[in-house]
Amino acid sequence: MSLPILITGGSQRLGLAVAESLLAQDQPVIITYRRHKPSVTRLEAAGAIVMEADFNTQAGISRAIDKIKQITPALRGIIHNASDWVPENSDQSAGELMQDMMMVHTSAPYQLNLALKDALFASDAADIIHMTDYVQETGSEHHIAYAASKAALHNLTLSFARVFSPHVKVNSIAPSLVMFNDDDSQEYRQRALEKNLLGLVPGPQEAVKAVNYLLESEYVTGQTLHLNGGRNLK
Ligand SMILES: NC(=O)C1=CN([C@@H]2O[C@H](COP(=O)(O)OP(=O)(O)OC[C@H]3O[C@@H](n4cnc5c(N)ncnc54)[C@H](OP(=O)(O)O)[C@@H]3O)[C@@H](O)[C@H]2O)C=CC1
Ligand SMILES: Nc1nc2c(c(=O)[nH]1)N=C([C@H](O)[C@@H](O)CO)CN2
Repeated sequence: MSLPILITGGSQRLGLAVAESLLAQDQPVIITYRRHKPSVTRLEAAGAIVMEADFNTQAGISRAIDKIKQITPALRGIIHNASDWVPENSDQSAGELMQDMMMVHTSAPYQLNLALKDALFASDAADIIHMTDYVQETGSEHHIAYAASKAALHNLTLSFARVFSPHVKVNSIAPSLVMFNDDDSQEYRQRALEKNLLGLVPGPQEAVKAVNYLLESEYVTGQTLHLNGGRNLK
């Protein structure tokens, strides 16, 4: 029996697609969710281990670590996917927004990687994948705190690739508009399609293919897989 892969924020969209893909390959998964949904029930019925986790607070992060250690002593990998995409015009103060973004996108991955080091090292091959964002290198005009936290998450890739080598490969996947949100307007969608060279928004399977490539690789670590349709050249 293979060791499980932990996917944070696995109850919808890219995380859900990755979880479903791994289960279809008979790869055991543990997924965290913040709000229970029918997809969580479906994943559990398909054999996933599901656990509630909110990474916005230190208590929530500590509880999640304790729960994961109770579930398994060894891990094939961790995919840090949980994320909130919150703009500056939200109803939070600057301090609250930066705190929230850094907790879920940086502090939680940092603490889980350190706390689960032994579990990863117990596996013959192990991967950490940080789901970052195209804006890790460009910044963002309307999601400043979010972009900064994703840049910090990418920096964790560079540090942990060094510290956990050669036992664990550590990489970033940096999407840019891989999947629309249901409430995205037609105008937003049209404008977004014009932002990349290929003029498309591929959907969650693009992330699934990137994750599977990294898991199968023997020689890629400390890198970023950019999923952006050539947006950087537009
Ligand atoms: N979709 C895209 O085109 C892009 C995605 N990305 C990145 O790829 C990853 C997947 O994107 P996508 O599928 O759209 O992500 P979502 O916006 O759908 O969020 C994924 C999950 O994160 C969970 N989550 C949010 N905040 C917290 C928290 N504080 N604690 C625990 N869980 C939390 C949510 O749980 P719940 O629903 O239960 O609240 C949600 O199910 C993300 O890291 C994202 O930043 C980057 C660029 C583009
Ligand atoms: N947690 C999330 N992060 C991001 C999302 C999302 O839906 N959830 N979406 C984007 C946008 O698609 C952006 O890439 C468009 O330029 C960014 N991050």
